[in-house]
Parts: sequence; C-alpha cells; structure tokens
Amino acid sequence: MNAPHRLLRTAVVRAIETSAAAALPPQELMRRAAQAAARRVMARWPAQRVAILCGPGNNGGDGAMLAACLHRLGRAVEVWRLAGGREPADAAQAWRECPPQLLRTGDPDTGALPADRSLLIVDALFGIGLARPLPPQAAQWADWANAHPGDVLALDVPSGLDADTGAAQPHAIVAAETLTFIADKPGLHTLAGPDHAGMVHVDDLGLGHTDAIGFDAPGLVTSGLGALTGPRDHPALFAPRRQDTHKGSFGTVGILAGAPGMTGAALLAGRAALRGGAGKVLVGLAEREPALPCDPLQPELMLRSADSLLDHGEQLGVTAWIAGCGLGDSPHAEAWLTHLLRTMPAVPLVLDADALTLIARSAGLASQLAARGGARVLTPHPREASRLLGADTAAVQADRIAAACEIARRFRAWAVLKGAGSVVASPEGGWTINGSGNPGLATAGTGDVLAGLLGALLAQGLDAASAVRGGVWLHGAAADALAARGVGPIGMTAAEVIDAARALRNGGGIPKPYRGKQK
Ligand SMILES: NC(=O)C1=CN([C@@H]2O[C@H](COP(=O)(O)OP(=O)(O)OC[C@H]3O[C@@H](n4cnc5c(N)ncnc54)[C@H](OP(=O)(O)O)[C@@H]3O)[C@@H](O)[C@H]2O)[C@H](O)CC1
Ligand SMILES: [K+]
Repeated sequence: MNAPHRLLRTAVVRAIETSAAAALPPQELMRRAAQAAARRVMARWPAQRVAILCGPGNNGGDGAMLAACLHRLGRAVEVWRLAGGREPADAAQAWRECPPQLLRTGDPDTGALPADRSLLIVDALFGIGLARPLPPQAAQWADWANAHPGDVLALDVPSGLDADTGAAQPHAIVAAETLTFIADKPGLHTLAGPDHAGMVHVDDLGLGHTDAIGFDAPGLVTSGLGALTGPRDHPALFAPRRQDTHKGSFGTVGILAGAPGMTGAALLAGRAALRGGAGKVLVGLAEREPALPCDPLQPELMLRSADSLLDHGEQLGVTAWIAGCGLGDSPHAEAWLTHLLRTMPAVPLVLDADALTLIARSAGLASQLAARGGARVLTPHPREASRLLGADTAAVQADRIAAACEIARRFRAWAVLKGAGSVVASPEGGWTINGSGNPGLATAGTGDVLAGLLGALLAQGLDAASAVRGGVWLHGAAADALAARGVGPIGMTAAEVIDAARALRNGGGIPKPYRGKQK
C-alpha cells in the first residue's frame, strides 16, 4: 500500500515546525522554504520577472528570503512589504538578508508594475498564521494579484484561505499553484481550496515523512491527521476478474428508491450499480404498484415493488442495499425504510438523499441505524448533513472534516460529505479528502450514481474502506475523464458519469486532477 498522502491540520504542522526548529540553526526552516520556492520558480517560471508581496509574519519572511535567493540567481525581483504587524524573529532576520534595492514603496496596484503575463506574482502575504480578515491593504494587493493575467504562486497557503477548512475570505488569493511547506493541508483540497490553491506541490523542508502521529494533539476538534486519496490508493477497483465466475460472484444489489415522479433516480442508481460491476440489480420502486415493468434502456435491471423486494431480499440473495434515491419522505417511505433497517442486518447498506432526511427526522430510525450491524454508509450533501447534525449548513461547511467525523461517530457509519473535495470519515474517526471531481458533478442525479457505485462495490465484496474511498474517487475521476475530453464540466450528465466510471475500471486512462480554467 502506498504511503498515504498525509494532510495535516495546522495545529499538527505547528507542533512539527516547533520541534524541528528547536533542533536546527535559527531560520533554517525558513531558508529551506525559500530555497524550495526558488527551485520551483526557476523550474516553472524561468524567464519571468518576479513581484513578491510580503506580509508581516513568517510567510512574509519566506518571501523576503526568496527574493534574496532569486536575486543571487540573477532574476529580476521586486518586493512589496505590507506595513504593520509584529515581526517574528525569523522574519526579522529574513528582512536583514533581503537586498534593500529590491524593496518597492507604495502599492503595486497603482500601475507600478505593468500587469502582463511576463510577470510572476508570489503571494507571501499570509500563511497559516492568518487569524482574522485580511487587512485592507492586503486585500487591495490580493485583488490586484487576482486581476493579473499572469500566474500567482502562493507560498504555503493562498492568503485568505483557511488551511484547515478551505474557507476563503473575500479577496482571498487565487493561485495557479501553491507550494506548501512541511506537509499538505486539508484546506487546500476541500470547499474553496481547489478553486484558490491551483496545483498543490508539497515540500517537506527535509523533515521527511515525519511521524506526524506523535504530534496529533488530542485537543484537536478531530484527528489532525488525514490523507488525500488518489488513483494509487484504490487497487481493489482495478483487480482483474477470474475467468471461472458467474453473476453470483459479483453480488446482488437491492435498491429501495424511486417514489412516483422520481423513478429516474432509482434507474440511475440501478444502472450505476449494474455498470459498476454488480452481478444482479433489483430495484424496489417506492410505489404501491410499479408503473414501470422494466427499464427499457437497461432491461437487465429487475424492477419490482418495494414491498416485494423487502419481503424477498434474503431469498433473492441481496449482498448490498441502497436506499433513499428519490424515495420521498412519505409515511410509506418511512415504513419501508424501517422495514429495510430491520432486514438482513449484516448486509452493507448505503443511505442517500431522502433516507437521510427520514433518519434526521426520526430518533427511532437513527437508533435503529446505529444499532444495525454490517457496514453503513451515509452520503449527505451539506444540507442533508446539517439535518443529520441539527446544525445549519453554514456550520457544516465551516469545518467539513469535523462535520463528517461527527456524523460518522453518531451513526457508527461511514460518512461521505459531498462537495468540492468530498470528505470521507470512517466510523473509527479517521478522515480522508477525495482528490478527484469537478463542477460537472453539480447536476441532477450524480448523487444517485454515487450511491449506485458504492452499492455495487460493497455487493462485490470490497471491504467498506476500499468500497467507500474507492467509489468516491472513481465517481470524481469519471467526471475528470469526461471533462478532459470536453464532455463537461458544463452540461455533463449523471448518466455519462456511469459509463466513464466503468471505462476507468477497465483500463481507461486515469485523468489528471481537474484544476479549473487557469487565467
Ligand atoms: N516558523 C517557521 O519555522 C516556518 C514558518 N514558515 C512560514 O511561516 C508561516 C507562518 O508564519 P506566522 O508568522 O505564524 O503567520 P503568517 O506569516 O501567516 O502571518 C500572520 C502574521 O500576521 C499577523 N496577522 C494575522 N492575521 C492578520 C491580519 N488579518 N492583519 C494583520 N496581521 C495579521 C500575525 O500576528 P498576530 O499576532 O497579529 O496574529 C502573524 O504575525 C507559514 O505559513 C509559512 O509560510 C515556513 O513554513 C518555514 C518554517
Ligand atoms: K501565502
């Protein structure tokens, strides 16, 4: 198994930084950060003039030392230094090393610099120490940088972005690339992070794969250690199939979904489960008598009434359940869900959409779920998560990792908090952020498709961690593959994601992470 691509909350980074700095000469870490940044500038922007915007703290100190490095390498560099703020010792030394002739006064946005592509702007205003709204002058400089047609390289964190949560202040820097130090940070990969950080590169400043576990402060709201998952982390998705198999070898998915008018949600989940590799898919439509005898575009799906499926699920050999897609929240729906939670307690269960709303509304259902055996997977979007937590959506989005971990804890389940950089929390308290996906998924039915893919992987016998983390990555990577060939993100449809996911599992080229349209 590859070493995990660690994501560390800033409290853990601070602890590592303090411990390492104590064993090194003064300013050594800052010097290494500046040298790492200089190497990156020389490699990716070999000819551009460089304007470095520096803040009052050590992030600014990184910038000042970078200026000295680039100047020694013969590069054209100009430095703007934000007035005010206390000056940490490391930064003070950095400014003593910055050649004074590089310093510019006034504001870069007064046209002091021609805004053209031959200029690289480096954001060294604020890093992990930003503790309140950007001061006006910094906001003004950030606006100028964001309006610049050329690239912006952010040091450690784009200024104005929260390195733990991905929350972006107004005026937060939008970078083409972020070079982050010591370890990668969750806020660069979830919520507004992907839009502001651009491509993220990590330099560990020579500290290696620090045993961050030792620094995981117990006082943290949630574990300070997580990981970013990518294609190399999900080998089970690509395991070759033996010849000597039959449809029973790949499990049977039972789906409770599709109230009148929402049949499409059930069919999307069913098609995703089938093309996600399940051997058989049974769809129990949430209506007294199914209006649809079969899915004409996918006749392999076996449609029946919800009652029939729930009454015969065991004999039919269901090995994974999915419930909620277009289920509705009627008393009938609640009764069917109650029945399902009592059925085949050891069989894995994916709960999405209306099933989550019903559970949030009923303490009885919630305790039934928590008491049920087998793997349980909840896939809320932020509003459904707010209902499960009894909080408001803004609170969920303010710390997506904490929200996902709390849902996982309360329901002793896997929790997938969907959105940019979906957070996957395990019942044991671990968390990962998914590194795939793009705005093409912000369209009707993609949640049904995700539920179908997860159910298919569980039905095929993948362990819950592999199925959930792998299924979430596969769903996003399918959207990235579509976007890479121009099928989206604008206008991408949920049905297209299904076939793209199947192609990836059968040797289709793994797409690069989507990083939006650069300037
Ligand atoms: N220390 C090391 O060994 C290394 C540090 N690295 C870099 O350092 C930053 C973290 O540095 P820090 O000084 O803690 O914080 P920042 O540079 O991000 O800036 C915050 C400073 O500015 C003050 N502050 C905070 N918010 C505001 C605001 N809204 N307006 C004005 N000033 C603000 C804050 O001081 P306060 O006490 O006033 O809060 C800080 O002084 C890290 O991100 C790295 O870039 C390197 O990694 C190398 C090793
Ligand atoms: K910065």
